[in-house]
Amino acid sequence: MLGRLNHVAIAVPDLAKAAALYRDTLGARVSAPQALPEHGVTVVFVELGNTKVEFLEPLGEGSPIAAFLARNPDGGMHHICYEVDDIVAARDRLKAGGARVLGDGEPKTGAHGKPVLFLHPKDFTGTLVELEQV
Ligand SMILES: CC[C@H](C(=O)O)C(=O)SCCNC(=O)CCNC(=O)[C@H](O)C(C)(C)COP(=O)(O)OP(=O)(O)OC[C@H]1O[C@@H](n2cnc3c(N)ncnc32)[C@H](O)[C@@H]1OP(=O)(O)O
Ligand SMILES: [Co+2]
Repeated sequence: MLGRLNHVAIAVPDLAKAAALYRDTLGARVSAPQALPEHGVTVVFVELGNTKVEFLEPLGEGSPIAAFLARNPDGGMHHICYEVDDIVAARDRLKAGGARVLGDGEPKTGAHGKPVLFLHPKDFTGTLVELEQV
């Protein structure tokens, strides 16, 4: 079911500071910030040769990363995103196996304009998993 590692996401309290750290200290290629109101976050991507790092900052009321940042005020690894060929088939197979798909269970459009879904961290060794159809 799983394809490539699309990105590892890090939630941060200050997106500009994180972007500057990776750009200026680590010499990485860093994208412009992208606001995603539907997801309650603003994101920046660090482009690596074989994958990406996604920095997340809360956007608006009720951001899904607000509680995580309250528990981890300096930031921390928030989720891991794997590519799948068919997200609805993957969802149905996972649900049939008892995994919890977050939200209403329907794919939403993610930062790359592709359908995404999230799986509960308690069902995946304590790690929030995002699936992205490529
Ligand atoms: C899609 C756009 C973009 C992209 O890549 O294209 C993004 O990635 S946007 C990313 C932000 N969106 C989401 O994260 C959506 C899915 N997330 C959620 O629905 C919530 O964040 C949820 C349900 C995972 C956690 O909600 P909350 O923080 O309110 O915590 P709970 O009290 O419900 O947590 C229960 C339990 O799980 C532990 N937990 C929570 N978050 C994480 C995490 N990121 N990694 C590992 N574990 C996590 C939390 O500590 C609680 O554990 P407990 O032992 O019960 O204390
Ligand atoms: Co993500």
